[in-house]
Amino acid sequence: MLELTNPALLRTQSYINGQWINADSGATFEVTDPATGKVVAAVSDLGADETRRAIEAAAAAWPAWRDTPVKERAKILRRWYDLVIANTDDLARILTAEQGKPLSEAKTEIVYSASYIEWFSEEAKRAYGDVIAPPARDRRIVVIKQPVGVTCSITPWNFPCAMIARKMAPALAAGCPFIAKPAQETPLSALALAVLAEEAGIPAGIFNIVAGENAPAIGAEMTSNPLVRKFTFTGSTAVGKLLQAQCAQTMKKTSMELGGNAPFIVFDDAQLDEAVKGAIISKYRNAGQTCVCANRILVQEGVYEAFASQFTAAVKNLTLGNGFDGHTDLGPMITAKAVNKVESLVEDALQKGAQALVAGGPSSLGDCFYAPVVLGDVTDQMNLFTEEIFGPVAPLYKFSTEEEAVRMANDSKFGLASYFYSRDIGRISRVAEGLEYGMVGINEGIISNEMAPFGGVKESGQGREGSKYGIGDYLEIKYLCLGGIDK
Ligand SMILES: NC(=O)c1ccc[n+]([C@@H]2O[C@H](COP(=O)([O-])OP(=O)(O)OC[C@H]3O[C@@H](n4cnc5c(N)ncnc54)[C@H](O)[C@@H]3O)[C@@H](O)[C@H]2O)c1
Ligand SMILES: O=C[C@H](O)CS(=O)(=O)O
Repeated sequence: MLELTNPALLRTQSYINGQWINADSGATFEVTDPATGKVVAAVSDLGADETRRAIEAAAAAWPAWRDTPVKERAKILRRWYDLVIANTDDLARILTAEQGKPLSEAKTEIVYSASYIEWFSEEAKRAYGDVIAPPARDRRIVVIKQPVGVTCSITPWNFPCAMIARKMAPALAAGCPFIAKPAQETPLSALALAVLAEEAGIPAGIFNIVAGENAPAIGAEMTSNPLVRKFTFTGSTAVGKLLQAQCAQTMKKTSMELGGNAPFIVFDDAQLDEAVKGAIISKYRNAGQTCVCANRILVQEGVYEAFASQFTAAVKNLTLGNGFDGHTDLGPMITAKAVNKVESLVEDALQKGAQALVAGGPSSLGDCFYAPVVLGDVTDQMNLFTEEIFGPVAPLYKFSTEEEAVRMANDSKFGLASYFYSRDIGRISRVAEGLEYGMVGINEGIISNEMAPFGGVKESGQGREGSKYGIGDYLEIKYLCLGGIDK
């Protein structure tokens, strides 16, 4: 049994309309610890009917929340932030138990999640409108912003707390009721957030969690129900496209945070030790299971050998293990299926001529463990050049010129995060402007924070989360034309 200071945080029922409920069918599904394969909890397995009731409850609760003064909404969100921070250790333990990441990374995720609640508790008061210069003597133009309405979200397992927080915080701040379906692999973190939402005083029906294994059935209800005005998704590009199409039937407002294929470019004028540090953290955070991980490490030929030597030495020092073990740098991957997918990409690269600089691979620690791999002499003919690896595998590519690096970096259908290391101001300006990505880390390998606009271009999605831009996805712009002013 998971040891918690506040055991009330570990919930197995879903939270709808201020009530903790079982599935209509009484069915449950198991949440397992990827490090040990042991069952952490048996969670109520809700479906489309319960989802519809959650949407109806949210719609009924919406007017009161919409009409709640923004300062009151802000205070409630701030209380929620304080409660999340106060329960960081327990929330991190729940997260590591269901997702596997090292406890230190889980604590960082909890604080990162809370930062979005804090940020949007403040942004709630800044949904400004406009007064526009009159086009004629007899009229005035006013623009106001209003909450878009009932919002549904579906999120992935790799950041089970942060991906929901990045959506529900702006939604509630804007005055929208929110229904979330967490990933079936990691529902416990979302349910724990609901415990604290209830304690913070978020009204019944305004924040709802629907946990269930039948994602397509829950998603079909969310994307088709006409009461839902906004749908926000974080996950793979393939599923994002499917859900976006489903939303089109009722013209829902959508936000899509999808897959990535981040280039990490090291120019010959880079500070090499800084570039190595940045590449390690960008590549191996969450065992390489983040949408912004370095997916292709492009190194200019003049520093390739030096970088490869320092980078592989650092990788060999990484410790693979159970996330609860304080010495662990890399926890398990989420499933054995994920391990097999990564292994197939490595095998393809080796068959096509890549060299294993750090062998790594499947580990005797367990079915979900994969020791870090570094591949040299990788080319764009190998599958891992175009596919999102989503695992602890670092492919090194050699390039000659700045133009070649930018061309290689942009040769992808994705456009989420990108990184490069250079100390030359002219190069920094040219490359930053030339990269076709929503986010560019310059001499930095970790760039996500609540104050910056997170999001991508091309098939990495639409919309931005966090920053002063984030609340806009949950607001509608209304134009008021005041006539008869001259009478
Ligand atoms: N851009 C971002 O901010 C971001 C953040 C995290 C993860 N991701 C991406 O997510 C992917 C990894 O996460 P994943 O494997 O959980 O992705 P996934 O798309 O398989 O699943 C994401 C969510 O969608 C649900 N889902 C799956 N099929 C569905 C369907 N037919 N109808 C409704 N819901 C469905 C899942 O249950 C889960 O909750 C990677 O591609 C990663 O890049 C992107
Ligand atoms: O995996 C996707 C997350 O958005 C990564 S981050 O924690 O926001 O950088």
